[in-house]
Amino acid sequence: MAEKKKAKTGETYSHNFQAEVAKLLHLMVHSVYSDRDVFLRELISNAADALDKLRYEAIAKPELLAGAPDLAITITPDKAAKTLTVADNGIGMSEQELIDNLGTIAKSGTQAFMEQAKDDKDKGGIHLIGQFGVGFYSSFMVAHKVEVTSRKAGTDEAFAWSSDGTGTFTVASVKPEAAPLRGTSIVLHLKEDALEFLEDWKIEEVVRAYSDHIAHPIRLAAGTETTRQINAASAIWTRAKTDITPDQYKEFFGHITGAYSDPALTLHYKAEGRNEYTVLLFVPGEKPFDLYDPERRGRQKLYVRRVFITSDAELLPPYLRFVRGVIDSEDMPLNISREMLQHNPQVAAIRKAVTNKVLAELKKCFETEPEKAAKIWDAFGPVIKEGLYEDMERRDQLFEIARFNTTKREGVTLKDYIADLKANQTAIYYLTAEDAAKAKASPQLEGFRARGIEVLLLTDAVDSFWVRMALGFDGKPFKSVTQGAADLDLIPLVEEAPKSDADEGATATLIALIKQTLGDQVGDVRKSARLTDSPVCLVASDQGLDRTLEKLLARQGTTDVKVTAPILEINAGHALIKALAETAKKSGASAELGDASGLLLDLARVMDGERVADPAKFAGSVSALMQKAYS
Ligand SMILES: Nc1ncnc2c1ncn2[C@@H]1O[C@H](COP(=O)(O)OP(=O)(O)OP(=O)(O)O)[C@@H](O)[C@H]1O
Repeated sequence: MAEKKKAKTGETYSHNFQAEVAKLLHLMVHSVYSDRDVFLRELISNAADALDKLRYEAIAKPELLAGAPDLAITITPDKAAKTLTVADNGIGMSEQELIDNLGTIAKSGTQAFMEQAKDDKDKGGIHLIGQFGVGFYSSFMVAHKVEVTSRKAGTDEAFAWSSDGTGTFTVASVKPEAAPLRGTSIVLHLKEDALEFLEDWKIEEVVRAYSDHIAHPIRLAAGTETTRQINAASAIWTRAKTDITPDQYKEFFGHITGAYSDPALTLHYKAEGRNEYTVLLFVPGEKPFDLYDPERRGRQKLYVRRVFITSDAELLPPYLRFVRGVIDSEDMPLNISREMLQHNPQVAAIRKAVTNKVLAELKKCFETEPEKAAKIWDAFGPVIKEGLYEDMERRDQLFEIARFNTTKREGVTLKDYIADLKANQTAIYYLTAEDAAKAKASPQLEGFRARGIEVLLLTDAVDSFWVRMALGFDGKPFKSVTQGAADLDLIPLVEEAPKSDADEGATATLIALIKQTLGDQVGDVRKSARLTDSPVCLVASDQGLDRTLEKLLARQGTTDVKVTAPILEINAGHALIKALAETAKKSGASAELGDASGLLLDLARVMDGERVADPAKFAGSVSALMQKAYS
């Protein structure tokens, strides 16, 4: 927890960095990354955020702007002192905020960042810095000491934070005359190998590359009196599409997401009519680290007439949370409070229209650019599929986008699937499993393969949920191949199978005996229509849950899920089953058949990737059998 001490004028308190922050700083201080320019982008980005926050607060309290209504970021290199200062006259930080924000409260994701940075030595993890929100600490890549002086807007107290990036930092109260009128000034005492950041050309190069679009002026101090603006300072989304180069879009995308890659899709348009607003949204080309972090859901920024309002307006549904960017409304009131946004009908109308637009753009891209589509689906498919149960209204739209791997092909749509239905096939068959290899090896698929029936292989956790709720597609219900009766008799085999010479009576006797032996370990024992090669398999009953979902919920500790006993299906045409059936017919119940029944059940479990019920007993039975075979 942050320490609650208050420094009086002239007093200095020392604080320990939180352990996670200290580790992160260690990484920064000892970094050998070549691409250190990013620190400046991060500091400018923080400064711009501070200006945005002030502008928003000043709508209700214009007096906050008193004395310096002109909002700007100023960069001052000082070659003699070997310092680089980045200052803003934004919202500023109180003493407690300095302590919390710059030292004692690690951002969610800090741990994840360090783990990934460790595993990602080649890229140095550097491209992750912005994404993980560890921006400020990147100063220590170039500085051996950092001093932050800040005065919160509307207060007359100012405080100075200082650290060399090892275990501790200090916070002291400073005399108002030694502090900026408002906002934050960050002084970096540069390391000897980072002195190039004192050169005007270097600073301009970095600003042009990463921060040109920042909507506030960025000024470079030349000498003590003069400054000159070094960025375009116009909100990129307000410019005509034809005036924006792909590099400029990429730079803005980098600012919004922290990524250094190209966006996969860029949507830039102006909506006119009842609501007027501009949209600049991106679908990233890579999966961000926090895609599944529930705290970081919607991340689209809402502006009203160029004034930043909030990132929490949920402008898109959670299943499109990977789409990042800006929506700038022309007609919403500027003084709308963040709380009011939730029930604002204009926000609801924008959400609806923009969601449809994003889905339409995805659909268009998926139809015309298969390679890009595969990449996007690979990164975000599991998230988009959440929409299949969260957004029933758009389920059909989502089904048009969704891509599936099947027993026959990769990346097919449901429309493709329907086009390949076999004669008399009335359902869309699927198999849920933990991964593709396990799915493909499932014995339950044999009868479907023998009939040339394509089966969707659903291997994302989310699949088990939507597939139960979706009613079907194009009038065909979804049906699990591991659940219920297989109903395959009406669908012809690809190759005519030799007529079964299984003794019906003997099989029935065997089934009755196995059922008796296994008792309530199984829900039923029956002859299988879905097996052709394997002797046995397990399936779920029609009423219960799919077996994969059942296992998934049990693993998650969902307590109200009752794991139901599975149904054991046997392949009457398999040599092993035929031999057992003969034995059953001749000698009825015997210890040998009892053992075999247990082994058959264990065999089916193993094929499903499960553990056997009693490993010692299983091992005993198998070795007894082997002994018999080899002696
Ligand atoms: N110039 C500044 N003015 C006011 N507050 C600042 C400034 N720089 C940093 N802060 C505060 O310190 C916090 C931590 O900054 P840091 O760069 O480490 O992460 P961040 O910018 O919040 O991360 P993210 O990129 O995820 O938003 C910021 O959220 C902000 O509250």
